Amino acid sequence: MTAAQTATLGFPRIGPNRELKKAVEAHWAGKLSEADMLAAAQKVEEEAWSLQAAAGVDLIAVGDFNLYDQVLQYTDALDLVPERFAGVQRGTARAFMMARGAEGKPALDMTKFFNTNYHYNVPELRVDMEPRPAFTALLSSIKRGVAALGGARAAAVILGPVTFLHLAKFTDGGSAAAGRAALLAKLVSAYRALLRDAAALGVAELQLHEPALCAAADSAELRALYASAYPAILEALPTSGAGAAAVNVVSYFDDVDDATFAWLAALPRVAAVSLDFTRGDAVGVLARHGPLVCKTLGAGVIDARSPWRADPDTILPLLRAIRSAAGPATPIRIQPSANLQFVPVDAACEKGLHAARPAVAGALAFAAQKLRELRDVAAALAAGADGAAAAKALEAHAAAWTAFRASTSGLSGAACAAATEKRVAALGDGAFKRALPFEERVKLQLPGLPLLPTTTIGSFPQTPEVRRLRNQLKKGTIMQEQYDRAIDTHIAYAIGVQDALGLDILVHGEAERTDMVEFFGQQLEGMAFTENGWVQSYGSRCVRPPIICSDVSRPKPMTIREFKVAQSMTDKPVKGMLTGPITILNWSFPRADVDRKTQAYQLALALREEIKDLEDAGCRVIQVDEPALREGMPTRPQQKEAYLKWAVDAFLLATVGARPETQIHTHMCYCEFQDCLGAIARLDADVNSIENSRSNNSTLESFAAAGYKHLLGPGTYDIHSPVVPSVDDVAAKLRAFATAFPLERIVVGPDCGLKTRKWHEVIPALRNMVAAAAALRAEVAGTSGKGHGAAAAAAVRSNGHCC
Ligand code: MET
Ligand SMILES: [Zn+2]
Repeated sequence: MTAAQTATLGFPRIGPNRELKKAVEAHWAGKLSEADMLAAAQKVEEEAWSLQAAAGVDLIAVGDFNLYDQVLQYTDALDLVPERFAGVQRGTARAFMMARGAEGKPALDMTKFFNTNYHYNVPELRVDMEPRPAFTALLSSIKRGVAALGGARAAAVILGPVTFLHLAKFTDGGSAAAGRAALLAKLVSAYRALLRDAAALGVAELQLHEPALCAAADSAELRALYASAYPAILEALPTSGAGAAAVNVVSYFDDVDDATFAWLAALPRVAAVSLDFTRGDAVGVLARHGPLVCKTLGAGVIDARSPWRADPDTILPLLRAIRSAAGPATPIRIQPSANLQFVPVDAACEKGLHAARPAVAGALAFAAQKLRELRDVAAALAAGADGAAAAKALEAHAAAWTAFRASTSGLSGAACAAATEKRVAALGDGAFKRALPFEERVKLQLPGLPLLPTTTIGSFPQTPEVRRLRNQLKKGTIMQEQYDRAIDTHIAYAIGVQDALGLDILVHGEAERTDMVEFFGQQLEGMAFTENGWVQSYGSRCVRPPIICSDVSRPKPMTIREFKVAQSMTDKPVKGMLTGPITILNWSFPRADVDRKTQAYQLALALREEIKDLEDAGCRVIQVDEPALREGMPTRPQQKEAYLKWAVDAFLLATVGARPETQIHTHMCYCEFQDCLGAIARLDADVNSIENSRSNNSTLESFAAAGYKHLLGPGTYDIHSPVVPSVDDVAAKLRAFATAFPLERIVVGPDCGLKTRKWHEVIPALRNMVAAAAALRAEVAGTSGKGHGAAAAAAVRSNGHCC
């Protein structure tokens, strides 16, 4: 049997050495012309095509490339831009302006793309907008792709209209559902033209990327949008002759529900339906539906979000199950589960890891390696995914996994999970529950704190000097001892500032941490780091996630030294500052051979030990940050519940060993809280400091409506802005909070950490925040007749713009 066809759905666009980032940032800095930046970008794009062609991929994605963000590219090309950018000529400069903002023109919001760690720019739409499509850059990229690869090998990636609207927000005050329906009707002709134009360039396939299909199960609205738009968009596409490209509708990040799959399978003019087989239960969906009639199944079996090689022990049974569910007649095409933009470019560059941990490095497959895997897996499928020939196709993978397993505990995933469960069971009743309920323990915590206690979220400005120190330590030009002493002076400065400003709960400032996950990863056993394993986080910003590669444990304390230094300098309580288990897990690449819950529990057990050590060192308040809790949430409801169950349990496992008198804080930011309030309550954190500045009072209102009983620290000002909030600004926020939530359960702080700000912004901002809290206390005392509060408040208000 000939090998199955292979295809890609997109390739990392940052370049093997972050060439795109460098070109774009040089352009922003005025050091590279737009033409030169575009030339650099096209070179990256063309090299990605060559790499895919050389790896023997049959159908190669084109049109997936862009300079900043794929959603932003459509916002600009459709000309669906907010009023403040309407006067600016469309194109690259306007797209950058929408992403980054300009004087008097705030940037578009940015948020996570589904449950990934990639951030897109949120389209800001109004129901009365009229799309004026001009897909010049996209079509020219597709045209160059066809020239480079030949039309027969080019598949044009198109962001589907329903997903585009699903990712947008509506700012006209009307119902978002009505807005989506109205705009979709207007987008039909824009998409008809786009598909026709792209097909006319000679591509073999049009890939309509619709990850929102996975959310259709829970949304009659989404189902209606799909049903109304797709037949209309596709009907005009030529079915034969020039410009008759095949259509592949692509879903990813989860499975789709049965009805949605049946709808896709019956959709006229669609030649292929692509499913993600790495998450959810797409095999079950397929088995219930039966063979696809006259359509190809795009089988996303190579996990586009995992840095690991395909493991024959998993992939061969999966291929057999797909073949049996799809029936012998359905053509199966081997694909990555999504665009490969979520993994780094090339594992072959990791020379250091290859030398230090060959078995770990040998089991990695970044985007470049996954291209070869497509071919190997296709060969294994052609061999029936069973027997000697299939094993032969994947023999290099099997050898890599054997070596990898030998480098870890050697336990199977199930045995590893059982061993971790055993450690949890040994903790008995106290594994997931604090010794006293919240209402009782809160009375024992931090006696003497005033009403509306003030604090910050953890980090203070990362100055050039701090960065220089880190570089010096890395290069070996200073020793650890010198480094620690220098860090101590930064801690001393941070403590001195906070004491002088009159904050109530202090932080040490995190000067010793480059990144809140990397810092812990480097100290934990079981995590590996890459030199060049960058993935795009947003725009030109790339991150290098650690890779969990074996059982996680804590060889020694991680944060105690800095805590002690800080606490020795003040009588005020200093927060111990930890990154939570879910955030470490979600911002790392998890290992592929053990389930995520087990990895979260192992991280939690390590943090539990750290909390014990912090308490023994005299720490009375410990913050365990979980900004990534929400983003790991799957799209489908059952999977959502299962995830939230173990994720919250992992947080509990980490924190509940704390003494009743230790106040446990958590912090969350830049995500939707509304759809996981139950889980947030179950964290049982004594205080939850949440980012809030963009939501008016709605975050607080939803916590109140959900009966949230713990203390809440809604952010009082936006830390992304260099603007210093006035006393009045913060006091007004606090007064508004008081209308939605009991004042005596509010803790006052900024939205998030202050590492990206400058000291000259932070000091006045915090001074005003502290003054606003004092003003409110005075107002409360005044209204309850306990003092001269109103006068004091007025005095502060009149001084409101002092800084
Ligand atoms: C993204 S959340 C950041 C929390 C961390 N403690 C900080 O202040 O930077
Ligand atoms: Zn934050």
